[in-house]
Amino acid sequence: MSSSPLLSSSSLSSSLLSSSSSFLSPSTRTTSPAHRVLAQRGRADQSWIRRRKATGIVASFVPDKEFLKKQESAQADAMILRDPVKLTNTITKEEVSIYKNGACVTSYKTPDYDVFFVRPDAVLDGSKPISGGVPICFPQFGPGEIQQHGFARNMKWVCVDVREENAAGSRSLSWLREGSRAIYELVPNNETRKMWPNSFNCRYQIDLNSGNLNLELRVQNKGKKAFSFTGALHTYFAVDDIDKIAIQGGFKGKKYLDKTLSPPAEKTETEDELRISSFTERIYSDCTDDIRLKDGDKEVVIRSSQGWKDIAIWNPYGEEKMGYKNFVCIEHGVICEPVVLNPGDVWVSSVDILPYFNGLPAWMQSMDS
Ligand SMILES: O=P(O)(O)OC[C@H]1O[C@H](O)[C@H](O)[C@@H](O)[C@@H]1O
Repeated sequence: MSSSPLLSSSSLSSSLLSSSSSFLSPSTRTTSPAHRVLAQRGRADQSWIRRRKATGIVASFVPDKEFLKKQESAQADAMILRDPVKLTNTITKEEVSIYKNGACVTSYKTPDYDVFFVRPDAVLDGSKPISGGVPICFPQFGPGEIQQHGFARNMKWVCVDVREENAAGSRSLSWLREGSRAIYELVPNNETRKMWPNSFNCRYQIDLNSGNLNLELRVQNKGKKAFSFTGALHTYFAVDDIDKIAIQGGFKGKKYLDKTLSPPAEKTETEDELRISSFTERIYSDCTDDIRLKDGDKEVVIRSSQGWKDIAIWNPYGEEKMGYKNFVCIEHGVICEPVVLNPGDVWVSSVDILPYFNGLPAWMQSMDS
């Protein structure tokens, strides 16, 4: 993948083709239209899931009995997707949950604790964006011409591929690279066109590897005219006590917009380590260093490798109904300068989330128990 976050459409198509053929056995590929239709329905079949677990393959697919009965070719593994899709790593016991509403990753269990937080006032029934986990802000960050934070977090994305993790068993070093992957897509529909008349394709790839959750968001301009957008991964990190955390990450000397002031005012950060003791809403521009969220024995390293340029820090300090004491939003975004995409071009962003406990990958903590 080129270092620049913008890929030309030709190199994109080859990388898409190569990557999409590299996982999923044919029976569980959901690229065919029939499977895409199936992907909208979900029905857990416990016996099938038990059987699959017995083989060490823990999938996010369950068979659709009606579909199987109607099928001419008895595709034994005609699959449908649960919602939320769950990715698991049978070695590290980590688990990720992803809702098709907003392609929102609501949970990353390490497994002893959840790295992400879902607000107590969040709604998970699809009637509004999920206020927790990793809401995707696109094509607009914050308030503006269209709804707050754009429509992406408020749309039903389609899960177009899920790679089951490899069978458990191999204890060779290769299992450190074992993982699971889900890919969601969002394309224009009548609602998006009313708000934002551009032709686009959003592809969101969630990779759970050992001790590392990678979130890659690609935006391609599928139209005939250039368009610009802002956006972010509005990530809610769980903390034991907001008063006791520290956020490190090359902030000293960086300009930031303090949105708690009216009107918002630009300031220069004097500290390298941020602490939260009041309502906080800041947007740091040109902030691409690793971020370390330190919370007692726990630490999360958030590493942005391409695409994202700015960092938003938000905590509604004092808002009990939002559960302010137990989360901080550290949001990787393109906020201060919109991204301009010419026809066919692709913008790629990638962030790694690595949880640690007492200096070791957090999943190792549960190996003692
Ligand atoms: O998920 P919501 O209910 O939109 O809440 C999240 C939003 O709350 C307020 O509007 C803050 O100003 C935003 O910075 C924050 O992103």
